[in-house]
Amino acid sequence: MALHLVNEQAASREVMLRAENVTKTFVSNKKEITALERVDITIYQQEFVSLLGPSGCGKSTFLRLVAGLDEKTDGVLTLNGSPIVGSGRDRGVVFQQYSLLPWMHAWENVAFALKKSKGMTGAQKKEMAFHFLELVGLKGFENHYPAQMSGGMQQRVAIARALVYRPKLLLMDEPFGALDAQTRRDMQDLLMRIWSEEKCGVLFVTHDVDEAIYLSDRIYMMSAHPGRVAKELTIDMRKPRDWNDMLSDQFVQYKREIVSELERQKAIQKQAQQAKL
Ligand SMILES: Nc1ncnc2c1ncn2[C@@H]1O[C@H](COP(=O)(O)OP(=O)(O)OP(=O)(O)O)[C@@H](O)[C@H]1O
Repeated sequence: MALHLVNEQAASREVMLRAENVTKTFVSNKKEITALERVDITIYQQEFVSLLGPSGCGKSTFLRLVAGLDEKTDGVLTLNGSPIVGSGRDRGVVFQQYSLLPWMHAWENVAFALKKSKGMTGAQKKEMAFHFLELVGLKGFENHYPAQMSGGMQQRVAIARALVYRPKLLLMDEPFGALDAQTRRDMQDLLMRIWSEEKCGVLFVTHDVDEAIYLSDRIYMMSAHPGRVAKELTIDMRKPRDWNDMLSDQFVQYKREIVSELERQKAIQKQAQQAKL
């Protein structure tokens, strides 16, 4: 069984996202909180990378820096060689809360993301919205309002909205966290299919160990307070994967390795808390 700490396959590929020594400090009530400390993360072209770690380890903070919704305090953060400054159409973002506009039909919510596409006519935007709704399995629901759709369907609309301008990197912050177990599984398979068709990179934040192994090419495990990369793991299993793979010895071995790292971090955190008392 191969458990690699370095992704040999990826090492020969082109870098898409590079984070080097990235630090993020927030100031809250005159106190400094270091959410991320000297974080190094790389995503190669068309790679699916997950961030996994305990609550408060800075996963969302990192994703927001990459999305350009927040600014790093220190370090280097580049996308395809250019520094990340603000949000841009090379990145699509999906959060746990779908945040659709309730007064718009599904297709209008998707087409709304194209509002700044000056070269496109209204009819072309509508056509693109319909295309991406079909891609996420919502053909026939284009004229539904969000309130007429289930949580899973609304999240599909949010994914279509993030994809409609064909971003190179899809950023997903616990996108399936609010869904029931069966819908979550369906969405994971949908995401696998979309990822292989759209050929974009994905940065995926999750708490769920099985989800991270099932979907990822590589996983960065983070430790909390301050958030640092604790371990990097390559998931050396063929894709597309199916649910039988979760029962394989290889999958269970990855899970064992990740859970033992999480336990190790918990123990470190406990020790640090006791030392403060
Ligand atoms: N705007 C902010 N102001 C002050 N502190 C913040 C802010 N955003 C995040 N933090 C702090 O930074 C740390 C990392 O938060 P972050 O939300 O990135 O963690 P996370 O790993 O995504 O957590 P969770 O898994 O619970 O969503 C936490 O200590 C949090 O309180």
